[in-house]
Amino acid sequence: MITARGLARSYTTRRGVVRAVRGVDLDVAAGEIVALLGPNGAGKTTTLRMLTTLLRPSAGTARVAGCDLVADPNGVRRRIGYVAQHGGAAPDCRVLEDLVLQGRIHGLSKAESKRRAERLAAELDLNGLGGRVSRTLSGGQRRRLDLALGLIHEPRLVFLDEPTTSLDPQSRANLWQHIRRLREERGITVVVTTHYLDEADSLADRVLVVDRGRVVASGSPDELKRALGGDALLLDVERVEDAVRCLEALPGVGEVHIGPDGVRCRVRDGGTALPTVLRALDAASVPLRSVQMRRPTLDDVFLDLTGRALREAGEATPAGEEVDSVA
Ligand SMILES: Nc1ncnc2c1ncn2[C@@H]1O[C@H](COP(=O)(O)OP(=O)(O)OP(=O)(O)O)[C@@H](O)[C@H]1O
Repeated sequence: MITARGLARSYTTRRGVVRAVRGVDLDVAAGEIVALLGPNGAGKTTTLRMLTTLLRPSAGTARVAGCDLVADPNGVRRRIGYVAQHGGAAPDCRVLEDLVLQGRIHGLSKAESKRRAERLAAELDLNGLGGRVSRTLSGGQRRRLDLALGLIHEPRLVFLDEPTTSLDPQSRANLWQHIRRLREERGITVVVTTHYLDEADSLADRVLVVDRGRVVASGSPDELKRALGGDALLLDVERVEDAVRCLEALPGVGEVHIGPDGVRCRVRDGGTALPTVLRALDAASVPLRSVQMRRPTLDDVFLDLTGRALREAGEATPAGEEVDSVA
C-alpha cells in the first residue's frame, strides 16, 4: 500500500536549515495498522504530510495507494484519507451536514453522500448527534467525527496524525477500538503517528520508531520488546547519583538511566539480579523507597536505541531541530 525510499524534507528558517526528515524508508502492506512512534519534533507529522501530498519531499520517492507521490499527487489524494492533528470538522457546522458536505466535495451525489454519512455516523457511535453543532461535541465525539470526515470517500488507506491527543484515557481506548473495527470491517490500511507508547502498543500491528528524522527501528510491539530481552528495574532512591554509580559497577546491569520516576536499568533476569542490586545499594548506604521489576516497554526500546527516554526526549532534546547554518 505504501513504499517509500529515502524520503527527506528540510525547512529553511531564519536560523538555518532544519532537516526534519532525513531519509525515511517505509513499507506498509494492505490492511496493516502501522504507527510512527517518536517524541515531539521527531519528524512524524512531516513524514505524514509528505505521504499525503501536503508537502513536497526535498528528496526520495514513494508510491502511495498505487500512485507515484510526486508524479500523480491527485491520484494519491483521491485514494487516501487524512485526519490532521486538529481535525477537519467545522466548529459551527452540524455533524451530518458537515459529513454530507465533505462527501459532496469528493464528488458524491447528495443521496450517496447522505447514505455514507449516516452509515459512518452509526459505525462511529455518532448516532443521535447528527443535528448537533460540532463545537458542542465532547473531545471523543469530535475525534470520531474527524475520523468519519476522513473516511466519507471510502479510502483504502487512511492517515491519522496524533488521533487521541488531549483525550481522556477512556475516550482514547474507545477510539482505538473504532479504528481496529474499521480495519476489520472495511479492510482499510491505517498509518498513525503518536508519541504515546500505549497507543502504539495496543493499536499498531507494526511500529516504526522515529527519532531525529530517521526510522531507528521497526517491528511489532512484541518483536521490538523481545529483541531487547531481559527485565527493567525501576528504583526510587534518595541519592540518585550514588545509586547510578553503584548500579553501573555491577556486572550484568546495563543502560542505567535517570528518569522522572527514578533510576532505571536493564538486567538479563530480574529475579536473579534483584537481590544483588538491593545488597549493593544497601552496602553503598543508598536509601531505597521502592523498586519495580517489569518486562521491557516500548519506552525501554526507545531508550536502548537513542539513549533517551521517549517521554523526556521531546523536551530534553529538540529532536530534528539540529539546524544547519544557511550557506
Ligand atoms: N514549517 C516548518 N518550518 C520550520 N521547521 C519546521 C516546520 N514544520 C516542522 N518543523 C520542524 O521540523 C521538525 C519535525 O517536526 P514534525 O512536526 O514533523 O515533528 P513531529 O514528530 O510530528 O512532532 P509533533 O509530535 O510535535 O507533531 C521539528 O524540529 C520542527 O520544529
